[in-house]
Amino acid sequence: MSTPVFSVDGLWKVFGPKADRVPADPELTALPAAELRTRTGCTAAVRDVSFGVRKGEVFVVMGLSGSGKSTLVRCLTRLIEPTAGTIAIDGEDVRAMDKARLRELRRHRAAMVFQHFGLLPHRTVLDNVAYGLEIQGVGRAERREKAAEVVAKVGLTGLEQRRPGQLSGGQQQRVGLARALAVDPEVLLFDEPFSALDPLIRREMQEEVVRLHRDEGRTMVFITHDLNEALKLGDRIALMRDGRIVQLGTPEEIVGSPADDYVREFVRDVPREQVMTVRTAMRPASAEEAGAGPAVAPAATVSEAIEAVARNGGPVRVVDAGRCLGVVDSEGLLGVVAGTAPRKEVA
Ligand SMILES: Nc1ncnc2c1ncn2[C@@H]1O[C@H](COP(=O)(O)OP(=O)(O)OP(=O)(O)O)[C@@H](O)[C@H]1O
Repeated sequence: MSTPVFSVDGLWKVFGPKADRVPADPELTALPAAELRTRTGCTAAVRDVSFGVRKGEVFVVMGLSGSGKSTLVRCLTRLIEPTAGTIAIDGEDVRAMDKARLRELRRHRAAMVFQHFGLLPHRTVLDNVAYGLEIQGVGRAERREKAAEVVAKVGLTGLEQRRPGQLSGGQQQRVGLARALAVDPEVLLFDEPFSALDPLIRREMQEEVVRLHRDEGRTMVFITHDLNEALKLGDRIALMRDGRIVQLGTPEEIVGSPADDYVREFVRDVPREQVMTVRTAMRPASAEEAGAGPAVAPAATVSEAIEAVARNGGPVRVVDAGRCLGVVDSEGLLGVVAGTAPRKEVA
């Protein structure tokens, strides 16, 4: 597998007096959060976290309020200084970067889209979008041309001359997104960008992110406390609790094989048929079944397969590149919906 874009190893962020001593002292690291606070006055917002963000994936950091999501993602570009551990972007040590290199990292390589847009109120939409390019010293004509292109990409055509105050929340968020995209960063970091939006606009923005990702394949790190958003957007999800990653996996892994009771409780109400794929419901095909008949792809959801089985009135093949991997029938599909153990994977 290719080198991760971001590699994080043994990362700690401790707030408070003499924070450095906490990660280095096994007695302190073993303390629960409340006791650590009483004993040392310190909060360990991120505790010994390791992961890699793969090129082209949407990596979601999810957890309840206070679990450490924002601190973790801010540490990636040292908007917050880590206390211990290593962070690399494309193999380059982020903690060793000087000020100029860091500025370049934040402006060009890993741009952040914030919840509160951070738009300049007296500037037009176009100038707000061009702002990042302006700081980079790109000439006026070139930055206006690039800004116009990105404005169109996020669906704001016709609103170029408005000021932020004349836009809806969703439109303002699109401007924030366009501004981050204009500098063409290798990675886009999203800090709960949609949590202030009403549900319909929020869904629209989520679809926008999915579309942008599909069209461009840009690497994205997305913070959210909303499980449905995480499941919808994430190729992989890091689920955080008290500063630690309690499980890192695909939506299907997290919903289908929760790592512990906390995760199990977290995903309890998820409609499994919309997340689990037919691989978990499959059984081996008999020679007769394997030969012909309607088929679904291995990435099809259980929900899609239920439709196919209902239409066919019997088992449906799971076919990948012309090869029959197995079949799904109503019994197997119902087992997944009911949450009984998935069948052992075949092939
Ligand atoms: N500057 C700070 N000083 C002291 N403690 C802090 C500071 N910033 C964050 N914390 C603490 O670190 C922990 C993690 O906070 P963080 O903001 O990263 O969580 P979060 O998961 O992003 O929460 P939310 O979803 O509410 O934004 C919390 O206990 C918080 O109180």
